[in-house]
Amino acid sequence: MFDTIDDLEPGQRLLVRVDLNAPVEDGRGQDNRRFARHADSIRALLEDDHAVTVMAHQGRPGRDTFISLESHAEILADHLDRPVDFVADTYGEEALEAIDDLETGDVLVLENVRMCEDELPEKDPEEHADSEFVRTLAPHFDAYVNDAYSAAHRAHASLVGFPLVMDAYAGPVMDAEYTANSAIQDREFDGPVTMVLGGTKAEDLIPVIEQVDETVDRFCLGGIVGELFLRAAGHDVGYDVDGTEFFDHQWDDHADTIERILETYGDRLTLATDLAYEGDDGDRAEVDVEDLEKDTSYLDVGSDTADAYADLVRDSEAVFVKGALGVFEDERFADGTVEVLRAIAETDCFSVVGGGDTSRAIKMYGLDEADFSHVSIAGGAYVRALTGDTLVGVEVLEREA
Ligand SMILES: Nc1ncnc2c1ncn2[C@@H]1O[C@H](COP(=O)(O)OP(=O)(O)OP(=O)(O)O)[C@@H](O)[C@H]1O
Ligand SMILES: O=C(O)[C@H](O)COP(=O)(O)O
Repeated sequence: MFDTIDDLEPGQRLLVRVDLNAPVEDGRGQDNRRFARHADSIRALLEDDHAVTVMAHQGRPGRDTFISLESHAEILADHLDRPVDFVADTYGEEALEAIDDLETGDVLVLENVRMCEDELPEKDPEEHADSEFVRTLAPHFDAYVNDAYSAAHRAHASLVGFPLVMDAYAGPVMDAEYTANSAIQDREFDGPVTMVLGGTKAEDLIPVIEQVDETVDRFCLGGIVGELFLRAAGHDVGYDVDGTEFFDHQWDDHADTIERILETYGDRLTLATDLAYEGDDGDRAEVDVEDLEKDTSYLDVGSDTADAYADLVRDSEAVFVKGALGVFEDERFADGTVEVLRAIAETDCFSVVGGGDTSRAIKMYGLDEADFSHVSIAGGAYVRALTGDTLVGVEVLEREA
């Protein structure tokens, strides 16, 4: 296990890696659950009289979302209800001066760390630790805190380089996410364990089904992923319609694996028995899977399926959710996702809900986050944790502890 911020002496100068990677609109970062969670961590550090320098990334070079963190610093200031400084530099003179000027209780956000050449190549921690970026910045701090669980699957300098040359600690978000998301490997559950898999990314979820086969008793499938499995089971669904680009390429790449999984784990996979679509009058309509039509867009699981999945959830000791069962952003097609989430909230099973989009459904439909054991702010890192893969950023913290 790693050291946490409870192991830190008060009053230190800290370099704190968080994950504020956010949707971008009109060139500005948009508030999301990540800001609130990391603001809680920073508040806890300020209460212990630390001076906090925040390091984070936004987007990837070449994409529209690759922007400065200036707007992120403003959002963070709103959450913290105190001034947060921003410097448009990461380890040059300007940044070092701003860092050295920090006093107890101050918060400074450095520029998007992916704007540094040394950050991005996936490399060994040892190589990153020897980069100019890490060697220049590290001596200006007493310790390093990694709170960026949702980026911990990336072997980037800001995540794996610093722990080798500094005292390193896990932040509260890192600690909570790691404990909850690894529960599937570490915890012994007495009763049935159910995994609800949906959303759009079949290629991410296929390895999950294969690798947690020892621990999970049943999988409830929906969303695009569920439709691809229905196609493999011989139903007329899972084809791109009206220019969508969800199905055909995933089918071309993964049909053999999906068919094999269906054959191997068939008795544990629950597929939809009915689906919902937009009827001629614009309302939600439903159809039995035996009567599906290839050229219809199906946008949710049907009510019989939602009821059956909710019953399975109520009978579970633990439930892990990744991906939505339908297009819940449209109220007409939210029933499957919301009925399952409501069933989880009403029972006292151990529950983790993950995926950036999927977890938004909780707030959108008036459910209380406190009724879930854990709501993850991670996407890719959550999936990896479910499959039992180690996260390199966590591994380095553990090794150096
Ligand atoms: N039948 C469907 N047709 C089209 N979109 C669907 C369908 N079912 C679910 N979705 C979409 O799936 C999305 C959620 O799944 P997605 O795989 O994008 O991510 P996620 O689980 O939120 O996580 P991540 O953080 O990895 O992106 C929702 O926005 C929902 O609209
Ligand atoms: O948003 C995320 O999932 C993390 O911040 C990682 O971002 P990345 O996929 O661009 O590395």
